[in-house]
Amino acid sequence: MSTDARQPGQPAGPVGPVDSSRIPRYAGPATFARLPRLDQVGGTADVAVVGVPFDTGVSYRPGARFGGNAIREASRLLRPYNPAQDASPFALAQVADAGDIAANPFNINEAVETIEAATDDLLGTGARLMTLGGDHTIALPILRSVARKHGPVALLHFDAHLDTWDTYFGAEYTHGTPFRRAVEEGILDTSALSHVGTRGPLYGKQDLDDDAKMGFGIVTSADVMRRGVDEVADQLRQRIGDRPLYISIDIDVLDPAHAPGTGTPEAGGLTSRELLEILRGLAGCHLVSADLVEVAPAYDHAEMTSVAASHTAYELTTIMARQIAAERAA
Ligand SMILES: N=C(N)NCCCC(=O)O
Ligand SMILES: [Zn+2]
Ligand SMILES: [Zn+2]
Repeated sequence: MSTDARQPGQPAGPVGPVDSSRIPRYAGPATFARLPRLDQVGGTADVAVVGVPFDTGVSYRPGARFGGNAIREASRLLRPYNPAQDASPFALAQVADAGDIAANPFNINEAVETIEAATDDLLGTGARLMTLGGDHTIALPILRSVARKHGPVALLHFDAHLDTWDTYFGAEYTHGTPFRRAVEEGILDTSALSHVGTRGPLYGKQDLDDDAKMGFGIVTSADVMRRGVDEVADQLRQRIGDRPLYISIDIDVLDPAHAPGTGTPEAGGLTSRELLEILRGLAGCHLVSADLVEVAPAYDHAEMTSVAASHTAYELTTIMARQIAAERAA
């Protein structure tokens, strides 16, 4: 039996979310934004939302393996029209939930290979990826795969942390090291690398020197407060230009008051309003894929972290869907 969600006679075009005026939004199994599963739209989509339940790379509190599903649950309340970007993303492009990439929790090297191979498969279908959950380790295999397709990409990294450290306990693949590995591997365009929301204590001043040598610019959390979201977004847009762009968002970029459900919280972070506004200011950039990591629901309260994460992923999918529609029209 076909599992295609399109009814016979239904016009071609994207299959959207379940209609919440007919089926209450709290009914049924959760997919991101109540979108169809990938297998319900014939196995290909313009944007594939995919969970990566892996948190073996963490240096402090575990639990980000549950982030993807928590975000899916919190995303039931998203609605189809995004007024901030004046767009109905799920009508402009086929967005579908591709389920989870299952990776070995007992072997980080094998997990990194598995994530890379699964990302290759999904990107090979022509989809852009919006990955949910997991710890920040997962950005490395995803970036490898993205760079195989697009060449070295510009990176916007929203995070309290630099994540350009070298090793932890001798391990190269951890959630504090993905971007140093990526620079070493030549998969990032080092003329367009920025951290946003950086703050908190470091191991030493050398951390900043090393990071700058790799090519990163830093917009600290305090810079966002002082300069404001529009100026920051303008500056980032100029730095990125029309390069293929990857956005990696660690939810701990938000203040713990906005996102307590995370593994390595740091005081003095962005508000969810600031994060969403900066992202909206990046519309028009050539966003090829994105991740949203480090949501650890066990430390969350009232779903505040996963609600913030679901809205963040919604803005990112809206940027991608608008661009896909514009490319199609061109
Ligand atoms: N990527 C995240 N969330 N954290 C990295 C923190 C690394 C450390 O424990 O120093
Ligand atoms: Zn972080
Ligand atoms: Zn991080």
